[in-house]
Amino acid sequence: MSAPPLLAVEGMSLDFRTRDGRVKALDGISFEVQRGEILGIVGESGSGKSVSAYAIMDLLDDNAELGAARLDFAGADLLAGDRSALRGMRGREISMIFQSPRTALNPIRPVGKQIEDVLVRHGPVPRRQAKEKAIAALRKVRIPDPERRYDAYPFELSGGMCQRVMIAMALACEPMLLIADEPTTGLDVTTQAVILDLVRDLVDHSRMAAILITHDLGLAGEYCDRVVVMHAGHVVETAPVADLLARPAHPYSARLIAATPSSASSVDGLASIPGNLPNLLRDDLPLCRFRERCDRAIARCDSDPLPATEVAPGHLVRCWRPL
Ligand SMILES: Nc1ncnc2c1ncn2[C@@H]1O[C@H](COP(=O)(O)OP(=O)(O)OP(=O)(O)O)[C@@H](O)[C@H]1O
Repeated sequence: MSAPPLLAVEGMSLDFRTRDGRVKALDGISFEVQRGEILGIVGESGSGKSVSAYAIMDLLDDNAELGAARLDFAGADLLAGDRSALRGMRGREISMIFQSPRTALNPIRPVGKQIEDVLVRHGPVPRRQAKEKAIAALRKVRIPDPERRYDAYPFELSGGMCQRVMIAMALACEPMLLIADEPTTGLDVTTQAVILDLVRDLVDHSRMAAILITHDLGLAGEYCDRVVVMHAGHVVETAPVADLLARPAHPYSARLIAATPSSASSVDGLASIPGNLPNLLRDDLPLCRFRERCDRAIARCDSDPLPATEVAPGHLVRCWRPL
């Protein structure tokens, strides 16, 4: 028997009510995060990666309508019970880091104090012990000379240092799950490697698991254990990363891989995948949202709900005609 997952998302759907109609941003997505792993979520811009994370964090805009068969975290049912208590639990146990760390940090407060604020807000840490813990958090993310950097303002630090401060803040309360949404966008390749090596190291040597949201399949290949491929609000494939890269089963995944010639490239603005994501405002969205871009489609794709087929252990694909 395998251990229960840390996070289980099952049949999650999300619509946004807008003036133009309903945006069907997620449609019955399912995935799990196991303890001790980094799960990659990859896909083009607009595929629903970020809103999936916001749904887990309960950070959706007011125009959102969320439904799910199951949303469990660390044994707690996030769909049932007291919403504010669950929010508190999520705030402590799930941390999220975003791109553009500079804009996420308060520009007029020293970074060390900002870490202290998080510690005092979420943990049972008295103010007088918070400084020591904040410096320890800076040291943990390998910021050189943390005692001095504690007093620095964000503008005095490089982008990479700011992202490390964000990670220090995210990790200060020792969350069980770190969600990193494009955490290295805009950083140079060396800094990117430092940040992601750090996340990998923390996952390998503490109780924390992570979700890495990225456009960059090369990056996912390097740092993730398993990958979820999203297309237009569907999870089309889930697999151990090496298996996905060697034997993609969904035609979309295969195109993503073919369009990612080296680990340095990203799937951002993919010119080589013909067609666009379908307009998620449409009322007559096809059963398979990749249908109009697919050269393997058969009549059944238009008539029958997509099956979920296990093509290898832990390797699932939602397609009537996988590769
Ligand atoms: N508040 C909102 N109101 C209406 N539509 C929204 C809202 N937030 C997100 N969406 C839509 O939901 C879909 C999924 O967006 P999401 O940001 O999750 O994509 P993504 O895969 O993370 O892309 P990116 O990599 O560009 O961030 C998009 O079509 C987006 O326009």
